[in-house]
Amino acid sequence: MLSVQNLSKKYGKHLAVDQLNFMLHRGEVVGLLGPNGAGKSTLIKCIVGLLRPSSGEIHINGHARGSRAARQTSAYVSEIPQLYAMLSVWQHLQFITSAYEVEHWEEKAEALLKTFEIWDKKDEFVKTLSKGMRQKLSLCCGVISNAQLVFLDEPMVGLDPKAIKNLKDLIQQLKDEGKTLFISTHLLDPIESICNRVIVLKKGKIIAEGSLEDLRHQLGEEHASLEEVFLEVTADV
Ligand SMILES: Nc1ncnc2c1ncn2[C@@H]1O[C@H](COP(=O)(O)OP(=O)(O)OP(=O)(O)O)[C@@H](O)[C@H]1O
Repeated sequence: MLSVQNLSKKYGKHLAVDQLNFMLHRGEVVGLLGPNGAGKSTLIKCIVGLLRPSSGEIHINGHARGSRAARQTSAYVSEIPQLYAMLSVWQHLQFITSAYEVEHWEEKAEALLKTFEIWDKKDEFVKTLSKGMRQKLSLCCGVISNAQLVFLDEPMVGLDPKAIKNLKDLIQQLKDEGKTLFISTHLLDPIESICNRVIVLKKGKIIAEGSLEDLRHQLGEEHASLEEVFLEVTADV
């Protein structure tokens, strides 16, 4: 579903993403982990076409990054909600479904807004929404697109505990539907049981990759939590 080959991204002289190679297979949920500044957002922005890589190749379902086909196949929920001040909550969903050519979306839109408890805000403009509500709308926009590959960059930031639980259920539902998800997050508990695999970045490089079982095995700690594995693989030696 996604192929990343020899991907590097420099900001001036700073190498934020350093020669990355990995694939995501159809139906996989993969967690992208790493300390602050590891390069997670840069990587995702390169994949979705918001940043131009310095070198390397990216293909989404066989289509070159940035192409119309690649864009139609993927949805991106950014770490800071990118919303339109002059559109209401409902108009956002109308706009996204029209861009992705999704038909009969209204029922799903209503269910999503109710799940995230912003149904009563459906006719409100973005400026009247709280930070968490904006994040919820941003997630609804990502999911309503029906894209096969969904990138979530720190999707849990700003959400209340119930919304985190609802998001976790939604991710599980998308996984059951066969969607592929790539989720950057610092909150490891909610994704521990859902992710098939994690990729751990540090200083722009992949320093660990595999299922939680694989990583536990590599560390010789059969009962370690994802958080314990993360702390151990990212520790400075
Ligand atoms: N626009 C930019 N210009 C220059 N350097 C940047 C820019 N954006 C990010 N960087 C640098 O690139 C590196 C990777 O940043 P990035 O935002 O991708 O990390 P991250 O893993 O998403 O971090 P966080 O977990 O804190 O969100 C950091 O060293 C950061 O300072």
